[in-house]
Amino acid sequence: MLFKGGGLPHESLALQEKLFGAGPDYNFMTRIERFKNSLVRVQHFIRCCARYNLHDHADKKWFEGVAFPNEVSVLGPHSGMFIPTLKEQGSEEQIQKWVPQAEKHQIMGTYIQTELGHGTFVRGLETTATYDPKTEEFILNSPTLTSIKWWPGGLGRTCNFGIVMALLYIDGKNYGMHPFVVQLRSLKTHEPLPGLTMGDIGPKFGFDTVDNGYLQFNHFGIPRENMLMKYCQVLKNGTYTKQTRNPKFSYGAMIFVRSMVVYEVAGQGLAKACTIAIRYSAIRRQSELKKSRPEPQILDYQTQQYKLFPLLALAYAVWFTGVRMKEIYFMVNNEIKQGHTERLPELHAISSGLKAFTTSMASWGIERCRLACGGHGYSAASGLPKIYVNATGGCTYEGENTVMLLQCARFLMNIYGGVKNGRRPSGSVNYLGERISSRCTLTSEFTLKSLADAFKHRAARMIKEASERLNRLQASGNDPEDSWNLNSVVLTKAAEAHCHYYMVLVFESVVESVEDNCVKDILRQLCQLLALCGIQENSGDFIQDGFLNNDQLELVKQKQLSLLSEIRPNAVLLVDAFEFHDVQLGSILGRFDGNVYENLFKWAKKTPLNKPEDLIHRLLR
Ligand SMILES: CCCCC/C=C\C/C=C\C/C=C\C/C=C\C/C=C\C=C\C(=O)SCCNC(=O)CCNC(=O)[C@H](O)C(C)(C)COP(=O)(O)OP(=O)(O)OC[C@H]1O[C@@H](n2cnc3c(N)ncnc32)[C@H](O)[C@@H]1OP(=O)(O)O
Ligand SMILES: Cc1cc2nc3c(=O)[nH]c(=O)nc-3n(C[C@H](O)[C@H](O)[C@H](O)COP(=O)(O)OP(=O)(O)OC[C@H]3O[C@@H](n4cnc5c(N)ncnc54)[C@H](O)[C@@H]3O)c2cc1C
Repeated sequence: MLFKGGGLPHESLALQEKLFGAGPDYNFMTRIERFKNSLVRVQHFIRCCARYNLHDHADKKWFEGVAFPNEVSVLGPHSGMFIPTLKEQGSEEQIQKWVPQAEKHQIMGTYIQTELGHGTFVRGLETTATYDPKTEEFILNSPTLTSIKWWPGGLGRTCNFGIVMALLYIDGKNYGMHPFVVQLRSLKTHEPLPGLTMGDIGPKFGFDTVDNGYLQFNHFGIPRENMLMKYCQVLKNGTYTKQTRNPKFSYGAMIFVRSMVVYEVAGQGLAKACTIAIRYSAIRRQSELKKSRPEPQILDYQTQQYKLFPLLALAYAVWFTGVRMKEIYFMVNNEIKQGHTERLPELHAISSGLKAFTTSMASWGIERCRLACGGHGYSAASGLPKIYVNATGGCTYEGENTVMLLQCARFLMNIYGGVKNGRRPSGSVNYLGERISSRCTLTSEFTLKSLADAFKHRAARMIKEASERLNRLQASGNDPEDSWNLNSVVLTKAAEAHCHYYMVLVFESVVESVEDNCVKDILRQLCQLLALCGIQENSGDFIQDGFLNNDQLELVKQKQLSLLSEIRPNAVLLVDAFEFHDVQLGSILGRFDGNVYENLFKWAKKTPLNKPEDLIHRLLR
């Protein structure tokens, strides 16, 4: 209940739906079968939404977790990007026109931004939307090969609508990137409309259940009313008007998804991988600890604990951070709606930074969980490959992670520069205005406050150093852009240190808020382990300026090892507390009942390669 709160009833409803839990095994299907099977579940999900009156986003998410375990469906871009962009950037009339149809799934949309030649550099996108006052239409065009839209989820075969990001031209003048609602396919025949060349981009690392697509516009006209006009308008005669607004508002959909990815992708993915690896490590017995004694559970080996418990602590930390990130998003977004945009830069920075930091950590952590499961971890039956390919996509989509860290660093440099000029920072960066102790106060008690303070010191120092290095590069004759590039490795590390501190701080605050003393003690151990492993793995950052001394580092190592034994008795309970149903895990190794071997054998017997097949038989005969 620590995690799921009110979500359980909806999950139970979804689990009653036979179509979700049963059916062919994902691992035995071809890509086309996976895609078709997902579409069947999408349709059933839509029927369930109507039947159970599921309107609330959170309720649907619980349901989706069962309907589409460890995969993204075409509903992801529809409900995660198409609808939110309509709501956030459309005028009242536009919202009335499209949102109800989209929510009832009468139209299915996606978010069409990336092109063959550019994804990161949004200002470099080439698709044009040229206004023609005679026909009162925007003419969408792909002027080059590199301008072909590439990647949008659901574009290949499924969606009949999309929000297209294109450069607005009026009377030869470029007004920059704007969002346009575009009907892509006939609502009767589902064929692409004339003037559009579209299809699927082909097999990928993962995401088999999504038809990521391409789209080329050949002077394709759409009505004037289809530019999303909450913040900017093009009048019939071609006059361009805009409310006083931050031009980055049109990037709002990206901020939204980045904010959600921390919990939905990184937090969930790593928690599932830990559940599988820790449960399996309690079932698996191997080798001898003591002669002539039964083989121990592999979870009793200290090295196994050292692999898995820090990841367990990380899973809790990312989960809590993801929940906090969502809260911050909705809070700041409400402020923005009321005209208070002051916190937009901070929201952009923290969502970019945390999206990058947590998806990278989770991706690395899921792979470590797989390795910790030995040979069976390499089998698709472990469920880990599917979890990995889904989660690691999060390192790229919605902003490539290095680029996102640099966005976060840019904000940190701005804030630090401001502090130097006497401005007081607030929110997630308020510590940059504090006087920070130059000596570490860590003692063998390892209070959460002293651990968080160590991360605070590291982040503040690395931000200061990145800023000073930037200034030195400029002072020695480099222009600002070259200085930035020559400093960019240092900048990404400063951004990571900031996000790391933020995550430790969130975890600490959760522990402090828990009332049950027993739960609090266990969570405190996990939080300590998270922080101590962070110090150990980045020890150079903590000792570089003499903040942490060798004796303290030794204490850190000792405490880390003693925590492994302290956590061991609760390890399985701690993953059970995530309350993932077997259907959601999709793993034989991570089954709740622990009946691993019998089910691995049953599963192998079902693999299609064991079925009679003429060609294979002839080749082998
Ligand atoms: C309510 C119902 C909801 C239901 C669904 C809910 C949830 C969904 C949940 C989870 C999602 C789960 C899974 C997702 C599934 C699948 C993935 C599906 C879709 C994937 C989609 C995509 O990938 S869409 C394409 C995404 N593309 C990118 O992210 C591109 C990355 N590039 C950029 O964002 C920018 O180009 C840039 C930031 C790198 C650079 O921009 P640029 O204009 O060049 O800016 P500058 O660097 O020059 O900076 C100028 C100043 O602007 C600031 N800034 C930049 N971006 C923003 C922003 N977004 N907001 C605010 N401010 C911004 C920047 O900091 C600079 O500021 P200063 O001048 O003050 O320093
Ligand atoms: C699974 C998946 C789903 C997607 N879904 C959608 C979708 O629905 N809609 C959509 O529009 N797009 C979608 N995308 C596209 C995605 O948003 C882009 O791929 C992503 O933003 C990265 O851009 P890129 O491919 O241009 O990478 P690139 O920018 O080409 O990155 C390549 C390398 O260059 C580096 N690099 C680039 N710029 C800089 C810089 N300024 N400083 C330092 N290093 C830099 C990066 O760090 C990286 O190492 C999806 C992608 C994936 C993988």
